[in-house]
Amino acid sequence: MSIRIGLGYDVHAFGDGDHVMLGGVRVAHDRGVLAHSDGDVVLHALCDAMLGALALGDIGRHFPPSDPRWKDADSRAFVRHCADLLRERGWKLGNADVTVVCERPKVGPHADAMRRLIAQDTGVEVDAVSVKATTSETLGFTGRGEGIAAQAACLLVRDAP
Ligand SMILES: Nc1ccn([C@@H]2O[C@H](COP(=O)(O)O)[C@@H](O)[C@H]2O)c(=O)n1
Ligand SMILES: C[C@@]1(CO)OP(=O)(O)OP(=O)(O)OC[C@H]1O
Repeated sequence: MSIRIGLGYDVHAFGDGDHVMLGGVRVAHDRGVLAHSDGDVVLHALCDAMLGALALGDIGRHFPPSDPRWKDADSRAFVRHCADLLRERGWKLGNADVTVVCERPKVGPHADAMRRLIAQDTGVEVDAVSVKATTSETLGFTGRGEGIAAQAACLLVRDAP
């Protein structure tokens, strides 16, 4: 059996709006995010973790921000594409763990809904997907409420070498 690990990180600045997309879930908020796509930091970090584990570059290489096809795109499509890439190579997502960093909105009440969507889009059981959150105790850009960040780690497993 072979294993691979991958790490991902994403940030989006807050802008005008009334919601943020997080893990595919529309979370009501008094700000939106500035982004080319729907700006879902959870799913972008997860994509980068999966692509990193495969050594296939990053999300911007697969979905260039200069490409109008990805304007306002649903980031769940990016996750499904990355999941296809790993399956094509014989890998399966073993587990994924995501941390969202922001003072607000509160992520906890939405975490299980995010886990369910990610599990659905990557073809794994819900208990293989973790979504959690922390504030940065008012420090830094997240602490000042200027933006939102997410980190992701994933493990890939494959029977073959
Ligand atoms: N945006 C957030 C931030 C935090 N949480 C939850 O609150 C707990 C305490 O956060 P600290 O930064 O003070 O450690 C954290 O463990 C999360 O459960 C949240 O839901 N959404
Ligand atoms: C997702 C893409 C899609 O064009 O654009 P953004 O929504 O701006 O998000 P980012 O995290 O900067 O990743 C780059 C792009 O791949």
